[in-house]
Amino acid sequence: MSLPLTEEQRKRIEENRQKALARRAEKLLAEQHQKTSSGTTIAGNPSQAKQGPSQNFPREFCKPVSHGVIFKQQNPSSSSNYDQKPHNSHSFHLSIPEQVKGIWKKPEEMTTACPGHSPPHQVALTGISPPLAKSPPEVSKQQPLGYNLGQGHAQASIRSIPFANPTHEPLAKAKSSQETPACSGQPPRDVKLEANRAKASTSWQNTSYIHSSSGSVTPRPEGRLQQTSGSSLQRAAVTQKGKCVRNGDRFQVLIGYNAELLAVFKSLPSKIYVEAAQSLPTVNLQPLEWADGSSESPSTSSAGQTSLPSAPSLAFVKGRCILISRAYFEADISYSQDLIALFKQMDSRRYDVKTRKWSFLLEEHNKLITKARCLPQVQLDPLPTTLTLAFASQLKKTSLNPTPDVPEADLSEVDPKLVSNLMPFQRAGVNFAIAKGGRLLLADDMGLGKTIQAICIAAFYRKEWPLLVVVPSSVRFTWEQAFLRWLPSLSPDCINVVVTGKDRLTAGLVNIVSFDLLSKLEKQLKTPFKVVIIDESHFLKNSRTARCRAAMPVLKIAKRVILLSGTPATSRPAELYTQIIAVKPTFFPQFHAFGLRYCDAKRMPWGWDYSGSSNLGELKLLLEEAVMLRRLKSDVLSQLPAKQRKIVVVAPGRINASARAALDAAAKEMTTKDKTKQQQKEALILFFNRTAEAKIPSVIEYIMDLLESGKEKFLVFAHHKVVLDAVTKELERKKVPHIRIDGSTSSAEREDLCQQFQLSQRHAVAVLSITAANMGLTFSSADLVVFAELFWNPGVLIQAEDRVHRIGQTSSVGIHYLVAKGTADDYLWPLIQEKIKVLGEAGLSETNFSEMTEATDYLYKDPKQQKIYDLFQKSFEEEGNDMELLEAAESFDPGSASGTSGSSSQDIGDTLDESSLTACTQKKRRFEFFDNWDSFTSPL
Ligand SMILES: Nc1ncnc2c1ncn2[C@@H]1O[C@H](COP(=O)(O)OP(=O)(O)OP(=O)(O)O)[C@@H](O)[C@H]1O
Repeated sequence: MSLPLTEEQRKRIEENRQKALARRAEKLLAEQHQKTSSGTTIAGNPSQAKQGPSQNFPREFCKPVSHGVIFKQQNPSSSSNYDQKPHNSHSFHLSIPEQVKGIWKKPEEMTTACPGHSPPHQVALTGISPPLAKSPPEVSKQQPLGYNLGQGHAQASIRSIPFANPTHEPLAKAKSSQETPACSGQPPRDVKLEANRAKASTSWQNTSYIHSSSGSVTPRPEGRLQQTSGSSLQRAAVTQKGKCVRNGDRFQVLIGYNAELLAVFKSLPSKIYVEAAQSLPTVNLQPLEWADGSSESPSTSSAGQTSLPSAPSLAFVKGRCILISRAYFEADISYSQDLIALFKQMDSRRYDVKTRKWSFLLEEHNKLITKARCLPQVQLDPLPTTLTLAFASQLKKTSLNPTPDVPEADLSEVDPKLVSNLMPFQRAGVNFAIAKGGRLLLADDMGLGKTIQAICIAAFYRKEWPLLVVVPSSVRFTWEQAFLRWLPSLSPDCINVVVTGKDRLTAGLVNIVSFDLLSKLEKQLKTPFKVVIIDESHFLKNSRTARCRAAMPVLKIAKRVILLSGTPATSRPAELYTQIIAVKPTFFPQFHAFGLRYCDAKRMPWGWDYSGSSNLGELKLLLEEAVMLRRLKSDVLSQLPAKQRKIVVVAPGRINASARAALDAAAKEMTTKDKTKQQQKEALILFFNRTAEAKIPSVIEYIMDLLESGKEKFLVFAHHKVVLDAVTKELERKKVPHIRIDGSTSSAEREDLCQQFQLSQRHAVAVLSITAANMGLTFSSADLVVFAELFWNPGVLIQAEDRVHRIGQTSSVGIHYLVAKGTADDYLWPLIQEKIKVLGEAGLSETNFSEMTEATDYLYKDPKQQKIYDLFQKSFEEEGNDMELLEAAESFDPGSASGTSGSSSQDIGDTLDESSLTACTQKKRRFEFFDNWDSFTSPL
């Protein structure tokens, strides 16, 4: 057993070994030099490459291998790992700090090469660099030994893997790492030596891979890296050519094996090594080409940058572009030095000190993205395709206009009555729709006249009719009235209101159908409708509903799609998706993409959750640019009347057979000959009462539609107890917060309930008796009043309207009168109209009810109808009759045979005001008040 070597002995042996190596290398160099002088080029010659290396180099370096060798990636901060031996004895360990364009990658992001992945005849180098702050690249200050070392290759490919710098290297320190001798052209002279040093170092990277196969030797005539141009002749003879090519987020150096180059690689950050490599006389390395064809890195070419490499970026950065206005987009990405340098090349760059974000004009979007793709450590996602489609013109040449220019549409073919009545903002809406090819979501606030605009847009495309109008069933007849009102050129026969599942969907030029009936009748749709209006289009927000499933295919085929909704989404962006694709089927073909961007989509154990919201500013911009037009009341208040009245013709189909029979019987009574005046009056009261009963289902349907449409707070006025009860009961059933004030509500309670309603932040409905709550109360937190029933005295109606239209009201107020055909409303409405007209003429009312109903055919051709009207008129104008009628109506009991007894009658109680008058006196007083108003309405 031999004694272990002493330290001194070991040192000597090593020195001798080094000397022998040096001598051998010199010898080789001389031989090689001879060969090159005689005109032989070795580099890149595979046949020669096969011959050489194993004979010419020290064993540990030159053993040819035919497969790749992998060194496992190790923890950069662990020095102990550094000594880990290669898996393959034919390989050698290189320490190559890798810094790709100054950007460092996290260790966990690094890939581990596999033997099988390295193609033969290539060298794959991979390295990890620790934080620069701790370990500036070491570079030998020794002179090069003057020989090349390595196993020759026909071609070698060096693959660099980006590294992490988890400690976020400060700029100064990073720079110091660049101020090494290597930077100034002093690369290491001996690969082995360097490798040994690296081995001993604890501060350098710990992993590198090299794979070699058959080798060729590329000797160099002179060992100094600082070869000057004076040696160009020599250089031409022996220079190895190579180039840098991009490979994903790394770049490769394609070049024949060159030991000096390897030494450079292992000693320098990557960006520097390209420069240092170029200073090697034996190397001609083309730097990486950029997208614009330049070979200069964006990070160094920007103004004020020197050729020195920039400070390293700190990590792989990933981000995306987000639209922030019609003209600008923002780069939402973390810090990267190279990216900042790239940003600075953009002419339109803006930096927001508060948000620390860069933004650019849209016209520079494509340029920025193309260039950013060349930054290996950066992933900057472009704007989604949908946005680039929507803003295509802005991407070409950005206009700073906050809204798109909309040309004036030629409406000469549309009924002049309609066109001349359009308010300026409504005309702008029509222009917008036509500029969008008749496909839009008109999302104007409630009461801004979406109906008139939709009819005008549809009329512009009249040549493409038949027209389909899909609406909530409670407003089918209101739409019919609107068509008749605004398009006098349209014959009433051309309008087909689909009432039952047996009706034809295509019978008219204008076909009006409810959502629910559409889903039943869709099979009838042999020929597609080219023009479609969808009222309250948020009814389509859930793609799983039958309504949506029926409507979407119709909309997909239609050429013009006019969606109307004052509340397109009530709670989350996901609700907008179906409406967006109804207008623009090419936008976000997959909901998931929409969900990821705008619904803050999150993966949950049960699937994806799309109930959130994200990027709402961008979504708004997208909608406004390409899909939606929305004006709020406050935007156009100056163009609006203080009150917007609307007559809602409720569906006759909703009146059931028994209610219809009761109504008809009552009408018959009124017109039967030989009836006393009193009997006629009783018949009239019965008719009035039966009307209330018959309207209940329609009233409830309308209120529920309003709630579904997102109307938040409104008042419902009714007169009969049966109606008030039915509405309240339904609200309770649907758990809608509500208050009720009727004749039985005490004065104190009235105030409390009123306050409760005023302060409520949630949905709330105030169910109010026309006669008990028409004065002394303020409900200005609502801006919508629904009259479930008509009342013969317009003064009472106006008083009731003014519960919302009063001081404190900042908005234009919507008033909806629900009117049922074939009921007492047929007579009451003209009566009210007539009275109001007189009031207006006397300058006592700015109200113009007649405007709303001029399309309603109340010319009673039937003598019976005329008789009833006369009876109504007489009854309500005669002194004292009002009182009698009111009492009779209030005591209506639908259950009783006569309908006039009082079991379920409305209890008027002491609710009129604060006084403690008797019920009778109160009634009298109210009538006095009405009479005062009525005095103005009597014929002058
Ligand atoms: N230019 C106009 N001239 C006369 N009346 C108008 C005009 N624009 C709207 N109106 C009237 O204003 C009322 C409200 O209009 P419309 O019902 O179309 O509003 P909307 O936007 O559809 O409201 P909602 O969202 O509540 O349905 C209607 O009575 C309508 O006739």
